[in-house]
Amino acid sequence: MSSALDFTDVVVRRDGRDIVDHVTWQVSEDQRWVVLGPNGAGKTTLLQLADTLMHPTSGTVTILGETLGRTDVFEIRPRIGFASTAMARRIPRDETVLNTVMTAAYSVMGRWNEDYEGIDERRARRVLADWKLEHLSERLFGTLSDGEQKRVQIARAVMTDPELLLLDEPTASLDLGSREELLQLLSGYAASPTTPAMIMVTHHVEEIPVGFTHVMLLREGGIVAQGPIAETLTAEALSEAFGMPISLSAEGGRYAARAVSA
Ligand SMILES: Nc1ncnc2c1ncn2[C@@H]1O[C@H](COP(=O)(O)OP(=O)(O)OP(=O)(O)O)[C@@H](O)[C@H]1O
Repeated sequence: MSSALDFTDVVVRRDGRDIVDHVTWQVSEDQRWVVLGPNGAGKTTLLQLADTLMHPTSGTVTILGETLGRTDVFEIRPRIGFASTAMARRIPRDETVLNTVMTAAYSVMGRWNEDYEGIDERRARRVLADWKLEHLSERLFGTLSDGEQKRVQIARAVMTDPELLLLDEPTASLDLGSREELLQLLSGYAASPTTPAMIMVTHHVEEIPVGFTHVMLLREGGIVAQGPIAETLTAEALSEAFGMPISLSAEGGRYAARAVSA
């Protein structure tokens, strides 16, 4: 199985501090990773490296076989899907859901005046159906609920058939029903053999979709633990990452954590 992502001794230094601290990490194309850690642990910075938006201060970042610094990032970027709140802010509020997803094929944020091939529209409608959005295809993006907007962001990110999919807190700020609905969709997507390597950042073990295979726990830019979820996600590792005693329970592939009272 070839590597989607290969980080070797990666450091990102800002203001004299290593916000990514000697990270060595490999993601193969059949793996679905969760990157977990407290605020400021460096999760988003790792995703920005993986999306070629940032170069490391030292170390080597290889994405889909191409090494940053030795390759044209504009060649790699179309091969990566990235859904985040920061990117969603750039989606025009008065764009229809269909166009928001369809325009991903052209890596532009608005419809402008291109002539779209029927094939793109057919693919966009299929992706909308996959993410339970077909009934909203003519609605304006700005009129959607948070949960619907998150699903549109992901649909847009998968529209281009990426070889690596990055999700920055896809279930943050969702109500219970919307969160559970999205987690189910993510589980279904993760289970398909045609799905690319996935990396999802979250703060909460409750937001790990069933079927995700690997976890990285981060604290202050450094790796506390990484590996297959079943053996790596432990109360000890969580306690170290979050800097407090935490108990962990697991049921049916889902996790729950809480602080241990003194
Ligand atoms: N350009 C920068 N200059 C200085 N510090 C930075 C810069 N970018 C990020 N940082 C710091 O690096 C640390 C890691 O930031 P990052 O956004 O990757 O964390 P995170 O784990 O995604 O946090 P959160 O969960 O709050 O989103 C934070 O302390 C942040 O303040």
